[in-house]
Amino acid sequence: MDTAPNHTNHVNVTPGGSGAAQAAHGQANYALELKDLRKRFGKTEIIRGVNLAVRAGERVAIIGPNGAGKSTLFNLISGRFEPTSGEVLLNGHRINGKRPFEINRLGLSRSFQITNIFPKLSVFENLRCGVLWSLGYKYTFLKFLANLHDANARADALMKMIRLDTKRDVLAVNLTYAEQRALEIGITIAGGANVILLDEPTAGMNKSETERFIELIKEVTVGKTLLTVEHDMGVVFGLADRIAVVVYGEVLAFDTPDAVRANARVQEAYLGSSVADAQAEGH
Ligand SMILES: Nc1ncnc2c1ncn2[C@@H]1O[C@H](COP(=O)(O)OP(=O)(O)OP(=O)(O)O)[C@@H](O)[C@H]1O
Repeated sequence: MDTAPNHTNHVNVTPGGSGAAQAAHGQANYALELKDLRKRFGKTEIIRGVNLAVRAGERVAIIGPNGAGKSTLFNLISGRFEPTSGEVLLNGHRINGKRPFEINRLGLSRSFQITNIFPKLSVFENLRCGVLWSLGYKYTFLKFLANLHDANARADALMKMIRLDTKRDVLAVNLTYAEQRALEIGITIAGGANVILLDEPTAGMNKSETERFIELIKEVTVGKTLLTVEHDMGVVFGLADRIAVVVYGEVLAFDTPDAVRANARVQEAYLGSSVADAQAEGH
């Protein structure tokens, strides 16, 4: 559990608009907090009392063996699953029990790998959809028209950030895999959420694509809070300020990469061979 009483990181204004105000009042020390979070499927408790406090602006990687509960944690945070007990706080507000779209509008955005992408829409159109949807104008045509100009400008800016401006009118289906993943990140950040969840963002990429992509993720999430679920230790150590090691539904360690690497319990439970592999690959 993090014990840092305060931090100076900037909290972005979210579509919900509450982050900056809370920071100003000193109420929200953390962008995301999990408090004694538990999830049971039938008789089996899969998440077994997780406590985690993520500072605003921090990049956190969640690692752990297969079946440890990493995806379940993401599903609890993003509202896909409701916890059996415990709390999830976003910018100091309790969000468990809320639906995924409500949580999204409160400033948390999750990538679903490439499934957020509309394959038959262009890069620009995909990004504009992301901007408009997150603002809640999906079904309000007059508002849609009024805000189209702003949405176009925001989509253009996002396109440059993710380096797809030369592919503006290319249909998403015709992009390379790495470009589709970049577009996915663009859509994920389109609404200005200040907490971003990425599920194995570099999965399926080769080494040089992965290295470029880590840099891209760092750039586009500056000032935001980032949580990733990750198996690739090169990505973990290249991206994360802190690492949460989840083993059998519990957080075994939550610390800096160096401290996690040196943690004997983590070595024993999980990390030994993975770190050795990553070091052998030159990470
Ligand atoms: N909807 C569900 N119903 C029942 N059991 C589930 C459900 N979702 C996950 N589980 C179980 O919870 C456990 C943790 O699964 P989870 O997918 O969260 O692990 P993970 O750490 O993300 O694994 P991996 O690294 O393999 O993706 C597994 O035993 C899984 O079978």
